[in-house]
Amino acid sequence: MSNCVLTPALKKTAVVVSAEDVWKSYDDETIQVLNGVDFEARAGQTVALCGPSGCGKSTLLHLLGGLDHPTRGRVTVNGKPVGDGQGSLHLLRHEVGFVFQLHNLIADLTLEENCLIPTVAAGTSRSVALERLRQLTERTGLTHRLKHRIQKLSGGERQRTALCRALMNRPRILLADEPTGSLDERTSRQIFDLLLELVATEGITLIMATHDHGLAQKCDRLVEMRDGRICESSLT
Ligand SMILES: Nc1ncnc2c1ncn2[C@@H]1O[C@H](COP(=O)(O)OP(=O)(O)OP(=O)(O)O)[C@@H](O)[C@H]1O
Repeated sequence: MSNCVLTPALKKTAVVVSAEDVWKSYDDETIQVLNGVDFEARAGQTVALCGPSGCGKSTLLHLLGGLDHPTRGRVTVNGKPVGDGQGSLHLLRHEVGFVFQLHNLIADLTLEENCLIPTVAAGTSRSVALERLRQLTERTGLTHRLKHRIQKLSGGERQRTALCRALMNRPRILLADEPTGSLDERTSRQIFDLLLELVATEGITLIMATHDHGLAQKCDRLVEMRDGRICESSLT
């Protein structure tokens, strides 16, 4: 990685997620997407992944979160390799949260039901999960919407719901793929500021793909991708 200047404070903190010489292709290597990516993020850092459409940002996020596997190379979360096994699944359920551009919520279910889904998968008791949801909806201004179906919510409310859902299992890493990409500029800024506040309060590492350089500048680090490679990484 070029131009990556780490301050003493950042050097002290542990690497929580890394990709080592990661390659990814589809369709029997006819589509080559990632070409030897080396990347790491440290505890509590906020990292913006930028670069032109199709350069591989979402693909990299999916590999970091174990939603897909590299063709070659290694991804680790908290020093443990991300693979197919049960240990890996457990790690990802508890350590990683995702927020997607189009939120991926279930429209026919209520806000509460959507947010409880990951806690069921993680084996959290209902009372603990409901208390966590109460705290998160209070902080995101959604308390009055708990029993409402997603289809009744505005775009901004849906994105805030997606943020709550991603944080339900108290992940240490939050992967966000253009989390405010479908919103108007003002709502986008508001939700991004809320996201930054939540990750700072909980000491979460944020890795976010974005086309919005204004949002990227608010992160600790800006990583530029081009043609499936990282071409620059700098502190903002
Ligand atoms: N499952 C798949 N099968 C085949 N090709 C894929 C698959 N997933 C992604 N690609 C291709 O990989 C390339 C990189 O896609 P990716 O979504 O990672 O880019 P991106 O940088 O996130 O783009 P954008 O900014 O437009 O969201 C694209 O050419 C895309 O068509």
